[in-house]
Amino acid sequence: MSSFHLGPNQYGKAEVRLVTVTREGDTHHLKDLTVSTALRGALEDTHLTGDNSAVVATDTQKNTVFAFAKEAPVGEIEDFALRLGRHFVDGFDQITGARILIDEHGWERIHVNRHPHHHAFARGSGERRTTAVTVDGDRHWVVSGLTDLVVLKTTGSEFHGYPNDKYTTLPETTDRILATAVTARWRYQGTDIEWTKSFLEIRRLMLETFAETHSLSLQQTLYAMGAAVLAERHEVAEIRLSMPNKHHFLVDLSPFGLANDNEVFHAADRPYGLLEGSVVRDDAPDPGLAW
Ligand SMILES: O=c1[nH]c(=O)c2[nH]c(=O)[nH]c2[nH]1
Repeated sequence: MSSFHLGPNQYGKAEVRLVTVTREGDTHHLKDLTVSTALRGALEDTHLTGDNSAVVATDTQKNTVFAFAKEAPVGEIEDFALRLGRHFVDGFDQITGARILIDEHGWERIHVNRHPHHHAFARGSGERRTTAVTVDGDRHWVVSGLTDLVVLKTTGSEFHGYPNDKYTTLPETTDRILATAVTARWRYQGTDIEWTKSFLEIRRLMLETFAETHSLSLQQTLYAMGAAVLAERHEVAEIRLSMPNKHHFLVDLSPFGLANDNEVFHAADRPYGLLEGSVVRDDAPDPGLAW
C-alpha cells in the first residue's frame, strides 16, 4: 500500500496589476506594479477535505493589495511588500508565512519642448526593479533585484583556453562582443535600509564592473559584478546573478570575397549560454529558507 501526505504548499494571487497615480498639484506621479501574494500556514483542511474555514481567499488577497494602495502611499516596493506580508501573518492566526513578490515597471516622463510633461509618460526599457519579501512568523527578510538589464560591450572580452574535444567547433577569440541581460537578486541583512539608494548604487556597481572588467569569460564577469556589490554594499548578504550569453557571431563574409574584421555580426537569440552564480558573504546569516 502506498502512503503519502500533503507536502509544502502555498497559495495566493499571482500578478495583480496595480497602477497608482499620486497628484502633487498639476504634477502626477505614476507607479506601475505587478504584485503576487502567497500564503502558508495551517491549510491542511482545504487540501484534504475541502473545508475552507482557514482559507483567506485569493480574491481577498487581491483586494487587500488595492485597498492598501489607497489607505497609505505605496512608497517603496520593499516597504509595501513588508506591510502586506505582515498584515496577512499578523492578522490571521492560521497564516504563519507569506511571500510577497513585486515587480516595478518603469515609466519615463515625456518631454515636450524639452520640459517634462505633467501627466504623460512613455514606458521605459523592459528592465524591472523587483523585490521578494518573505515573512515567517516574527521574522521577515527582503530580497531585491532587477531583471532584464541588457548590456553589451564591443570589445574587452576574450574566450579561449577551453577543452577542444571532437565536438568542439567554437573558434577561440581574443576580441568579441559580450552581451547579456542581467537578472540579479540580492538578499539584505536587515530592513532598516534606504531601498532606492541601495538599489541605484548596486545597479551602478554592476554596470561599471561590466564595463570595466576585461573579460576572459562571462563567468568571470558575473563573479566580478557580484563581488563589487558585496565589497561596497554591506547591507547585502548574498547576490545571485543569472546572465544569458547573448551571442554575437562573426559572419563569414569570405564567400563574397569580403574580410570581416570584427565589424559584422549575427545576433543569435537561441540557443544561448546561461550562466548563473552567487557571491556570498562568509559571515552572512543563513535565512533558513530558500529564497
Ligand atoms: O563566456 C563564455 N563562457 C562560456 O562558458 C562559454 N561557452 C561558449 O560556447 N561561449 C562561452 N563564453
